[in-house]
Amino acid sequence: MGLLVDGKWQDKWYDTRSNDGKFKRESARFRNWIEDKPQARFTPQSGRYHLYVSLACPWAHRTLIFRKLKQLEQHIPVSVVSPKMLHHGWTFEQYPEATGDRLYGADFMHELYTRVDPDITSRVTVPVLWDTLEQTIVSNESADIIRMFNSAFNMLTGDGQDFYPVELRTEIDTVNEFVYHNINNGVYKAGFATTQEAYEEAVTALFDALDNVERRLTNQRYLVGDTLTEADWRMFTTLIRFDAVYHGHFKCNLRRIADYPAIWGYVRELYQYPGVASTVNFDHIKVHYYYSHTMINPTQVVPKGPLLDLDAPHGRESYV
Ligand SMILES: N[C@@H](CCC(=O)N[C@@H](CS)C(=O)NCC(=O)O)C(=O)O
Repeated sequence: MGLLVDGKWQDKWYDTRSNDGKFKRESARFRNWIEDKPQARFTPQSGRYHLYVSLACPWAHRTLIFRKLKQLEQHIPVSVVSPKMLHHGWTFEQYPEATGDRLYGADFMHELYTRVDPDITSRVTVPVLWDTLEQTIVSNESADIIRMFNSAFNMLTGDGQDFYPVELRTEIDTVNEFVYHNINNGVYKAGFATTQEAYEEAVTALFDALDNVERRLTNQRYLVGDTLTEADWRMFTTLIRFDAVYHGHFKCNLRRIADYPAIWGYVRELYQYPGVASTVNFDHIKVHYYYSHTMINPTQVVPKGPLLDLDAPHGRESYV
């Protein structure tokens, strides 16, 4: 784990000391947009873009789900990093289901960032949506990438499914905000906290939010009524990891997701949604967290469990 400072890789962990033991996520550095407009800098073209992901990362996982659901696989190839992220950050070292850097054969993800700017100062995160034409990063913000995948390539793919419909945007944005702070980032705030107070504050907010979501999903099928939207996919990638890594490794252990009847059925429904199970890789997920965060788990031993039956009937059809 580390970051680039003036183009040089520095191996250091997140600084929580200057922030009362609290983990603070930095904003993404590249926020360009692919638009289906003739004068746009980045236009939707088959084969022009390349997606860099980790199968372990919940933010990257969102982009893989949208790439799958929006029929973009043949248009946007993908490179998968190794789940083991130690002194060099994300690497392309060999590992089952990792692909190496399929564009440049780089050893380290940070080489992509210095290719954009040799003097860059930045964290080196995944996902990265890369433009092969300008050889630059279009975006390293998953929330933006899934919006682009949702609509910018529709003319190319003929896929008009819309996970961010105009009439639901205000409600989706409100739910996203709540889920982001308390759940998506909430698990990290609990797991990376370095004081008791910071941990307890995060874990309390997290489980209050999960209780709230449980009530919501007891009364309706999805987060925003009866329509499956991006809000659901954004929350899903955190929930699918929860019992396997956040419950143990990040000490988010007041309850398991499997203890919430509505949420657990909902997670199984989304997991069973056509194409989605193939984007979930529990080996990468568990190895990444337990092996890479050595200040949390110095032995790097990866637990065998939990045993989860994600293929069990979810029973959520009755909500329609
Ligand atoms: N805002 C980004 C966050 C991405 C992110 O933090 N990814 C993690 C992996 S789960 C990462 O690459 N961390 C490396 C680091 O922070 O140095 C997004 O949603 O795309």
